[in-house]
Formats: sequence, C-alpha cells, structure tokens
Amino acid sequence: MASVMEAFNASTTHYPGTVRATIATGDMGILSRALEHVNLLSVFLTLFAIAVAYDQIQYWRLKGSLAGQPFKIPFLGPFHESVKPSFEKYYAKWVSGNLSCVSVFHKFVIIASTRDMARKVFNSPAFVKPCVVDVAHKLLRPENWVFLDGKEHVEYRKGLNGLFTRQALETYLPGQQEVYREYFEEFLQMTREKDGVGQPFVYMLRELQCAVSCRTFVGHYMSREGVKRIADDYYNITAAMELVNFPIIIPFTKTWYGKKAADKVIEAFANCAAKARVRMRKPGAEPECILDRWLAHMLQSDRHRERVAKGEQVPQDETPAMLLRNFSDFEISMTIFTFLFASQDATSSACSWMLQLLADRPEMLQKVREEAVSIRPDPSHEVTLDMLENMPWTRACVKEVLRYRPPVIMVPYLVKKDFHISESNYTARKGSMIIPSTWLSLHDPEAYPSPDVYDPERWISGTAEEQGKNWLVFGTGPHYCLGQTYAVLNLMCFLHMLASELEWRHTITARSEEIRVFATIFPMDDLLLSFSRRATGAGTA
Ligand code: HEM
Repeated sequence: MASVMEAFNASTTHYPGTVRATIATGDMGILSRALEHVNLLSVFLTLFAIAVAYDQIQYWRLKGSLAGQPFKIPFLGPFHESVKPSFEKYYAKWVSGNLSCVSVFHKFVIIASTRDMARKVFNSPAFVKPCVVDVAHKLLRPENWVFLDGKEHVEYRKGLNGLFTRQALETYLPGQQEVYREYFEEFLQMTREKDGVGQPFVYMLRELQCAVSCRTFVGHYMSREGVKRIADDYYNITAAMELVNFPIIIPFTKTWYGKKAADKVIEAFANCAAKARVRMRKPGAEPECILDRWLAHMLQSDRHRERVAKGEQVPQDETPAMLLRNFSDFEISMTIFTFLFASQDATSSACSWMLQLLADRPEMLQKVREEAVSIRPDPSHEVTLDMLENMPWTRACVKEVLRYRPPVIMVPYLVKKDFHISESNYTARKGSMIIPSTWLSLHDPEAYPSPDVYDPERWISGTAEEQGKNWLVFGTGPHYCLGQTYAVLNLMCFLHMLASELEWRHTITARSEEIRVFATIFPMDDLLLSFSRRATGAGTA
C-alpha cells in the first residue's frame, strides 16, 4: 500500500495534471515496479511458449482424427525428413492410415495413401488443385499454365493435346533414336575407360533422358553443349524441389541454385522458340519437334483468322481442329519447361529401374531381344511407331517397371476450399496440402497378385490391363499426365534399341533393391552398370 501511495505522490509531484492523469501515472509506477522483476528473456520465453502452444493447438485442430504424430516439432515439423527423405518413412506413413498427416513449417499436409483415397483427391477438381511444392511456383513462375485451374486449365490443355497425338509422336521418333545412338557410344566409352568395371549409371541416364527430352521438345535448335548444360543444371532444379515447403529462397542454398538454373533453362528454351518461329514460317518447313508442331498450329490458326477476316468462307476441311492464339517465345518456353520438369525425373527413374530389373532377369531380356528381331531384323533400320505398337512383351516390361517402381510416388495438391471427405468423415481445411500417393494402389495384391514381384507376364496373360482403377502411375482426373503415351513409347524405344545393340551387366550390391528418394525413386547404389557391343550379328536374338 505504501508503495502505491509513494508512487501516487511521486507522480502528483512530477505531473500535477488532472486526476485521471495522476491515476494513470500511478498505474505506471506499479507497472514499472512489476517490470523490475521481468527481464527480456522471460518476455521472450513467454511469447515463445504461447507461439509453441498456438502451433500445437493449430496442428491438433487440423489433424482431427487423422493418423499422425500426436505432437508436432515446434514450427519446423519433420522438416529434416524432407532434407533427407527416406522411402521407409514414407511407406510407414502410407500404411499408417487411409489418410494421415504431417505439418511442416506453416503447411499442414494430408497424405491420401489408398487407391480410393488417392483417386478421390485426383478426381475432386472443385476442391483441390495441383500445387507441386512451394518452391515450384518460384522455379516454374506462378503464371505458368500448370498452375491454372478449372476451365482455364482445360482450355489451355486442349491446345497442347495436338503435340502428343499419334501423328505427332511419330515425327519425334527419329530425333530420339539419334540421341540414343550417340549415348550408346558414350556408354561403351565409359565402360572402356573403367576397364569394364560397373560404374554408377543413374547420372548418365539422367543426362541421356534430358538429351532425349530436349531433342523431342526443341529439336536441333539447341546445341549438344546446350543440352549438356541443361542436364547439369537440371540436377540443381530437382535438388531444390527436395526442400518441400521451405517458404523462402535463401542465397547459396539448394533452392537458390535451383532458381538460377530454372531461369537459365527458360531463357534457353525461349531462344529456341524464336528460332523455330523463323524456320516454321518458311514454305514447306516440316515439324520435327514439339516446338515446331506448336508453332505450326499457331501459324495455321493465324492464316485461318486472316482468311475469315477477309470475308472468305473457309471450308470445314481447311479449318484447324483447334484455333490457337499466338503465344510469345517466353510463354512457349515456360510451357516447354513444364514438360521437361514433368518428364525428366520420372523418365530417368523408370529407365534406371528398367535396366536394373532386366539385367538381373536375363530370361526376360532374352524375350525382348526375340521380339526385337522379329519386328526389326536389321537394327540399322529406323524404329517406327508401327513397330513399337507391335511389341507386346517390350510394352509389358515397361509397364511392369512403372507399376513395380512407380517413378512418381506422390502428387501434391492444394486444398482450395474446405473439402469434406465423406469416406473418412474428415474435412481437409482450405490451404492444406493433400498428397495422393500411388504406391499402395500399384502394389495392391487384389489387383496385382504377388505385387512385390517384377512380372511382365501379368500384362500379357494376367489381368493387369483390366486394373484401370489401380493404374495411378500417371495420375487420373483433369491433370492426368499429358505425356503418358509418349513416355511409355519412349521407354519402349530405348529398351528395344538398347537390347538390340548392346549387352549390359549389372553389378548387384546389397543396396540395389533399396529405394533412394530424389524427387522420384532410384536404386540406392546408383546402379552399377557396364556395357559392351552385342557379339551376335544383326538379325539374331
Ligand atoms: C514415366 C514417365 C512419367 C510419369 C510416371 C509421369 C507421371 C505423372 C503424374 C503422376 C502426373 C500428375 C497427374 C495428376 O495430377 O493427376 C503427371 C502430370 C503431368 N505430366 Fe507426366 N509423367 C511422366 C512423363 C511425362 C512426360 C514425358 C511428359 C511430357 C512430355 C509429361 C508431362 C506431364 C504434364 C504436362 C503434367 C501436368 C498435366 C496437367 O496438370 O494437366 N509427363 N505426370
């Protein structure tokens, strides 16, 4: 009491103002005495404790009944797991419940693991849209078409369908074969340099697939050195994607290098688009790559519009199937970049497992060779689409690789409005990330008996072809993979040519069957391979 009076007196002495002011300063006195016992550290600790409690309560609120850790590591969540992702940890999550959850930084993540839950997410465009990971917006640019939604997305995608028709895919094949033949020489050279000892090949296969993609997408508008630079840079782009949900780009980190690499790739593709625009305007220019084909569509659309503007009655059979607007070099480049982005890791993963699985199963590889000889007895002849379409065993081997080791194990989506998932009576809140996983669906013993056995025969005499609902390798719904037919044909073409022209040996290690997650999945030991030219002459299996 005395101290209150002292404070009161002191304040009246110094500030003889109104009674109200006096009382206020009296309060200040109490406060300042109270504050004498408070130091900055305790303020900080109190605020920190409040923030931790808020973070935790928020986690519980969003988690509801979902499987997941009962407590969240404050703020970060299991961020360390995205720095060094482990397949076993992902697998444990998938089997922990139809829906499970995790919270990383500010992001609440729901994992939809079973076939039906995954399909539910893929097929609910009214509630979810693809979001890749936070950093993807920065690398691909937020205005990129892959982030479009609803009608806008459907319209944009329609304009791209023409780049993946049967007729279009046929014209890309010669370029792909050219690249494969060049790289087969490199495989042999690499083996010679190491005296025939198996070398880690996943990096070489990544480079190969980058070169094949670049040839398919931008043809000869990019030099071999340019392709090599992109292949090298691309590693940084994939590495940047690992830091799932890291909110900012810090200089000299993986995301920073990734962003720089992405900018360079976009610039390089824009230069190619400018060159293609000039070439495709020349009379009689035939499309050889995706860029050419897209620009040809645009030019056709332009010509059609001009005719209509002049008042001409254009006959139906001269009207383009779809009228495209004119896209700028930069817009074209961003879209081509999404093709590379979507294909590079997935195709490299599939082709790594394919070489491992078939090298370890010579009787299956032998059947690929027998089929190759029966369809294309002279390996110096060009591979045509017709030929590929008549190789059921080669196709079965490829499809089984994709099932047994699906390259894309998770497809992140963003919840754009509260999404009640009635099957589990759970409501995913707007702003959460929801990730359908493909693994369990593709290893479902009801759809694919003995799912952990690599068995291409299931695609020939078994029922694998009938399991459309489980076949989530390429997703489903409005965002299903645009390049799926191309991807399967490309892998078939590679396997067919490699089996026809080269022998390869796999050095099996204790870690060959283990899975390393690097955006997609790869053999943990990086796939030790050696190559030699086939001793048998042309036309022999
Ligand atoms: C083995 C190789 C491949 C696999 C396993 C794969 C898988 C996938 C998956 C799972 C999705 C997400 C689908 C969804 O959300 O429903 C996707 C989307 C996409 N893929 Fe592929 N993909 C492969 C190769 C390719 C290739 C070669 C291209 C292009 C040439 C490509 C272009 C795309 C595009 C553009 C999308 C986004 C489509 C959209 O949002 O509308 N993919 N892919």
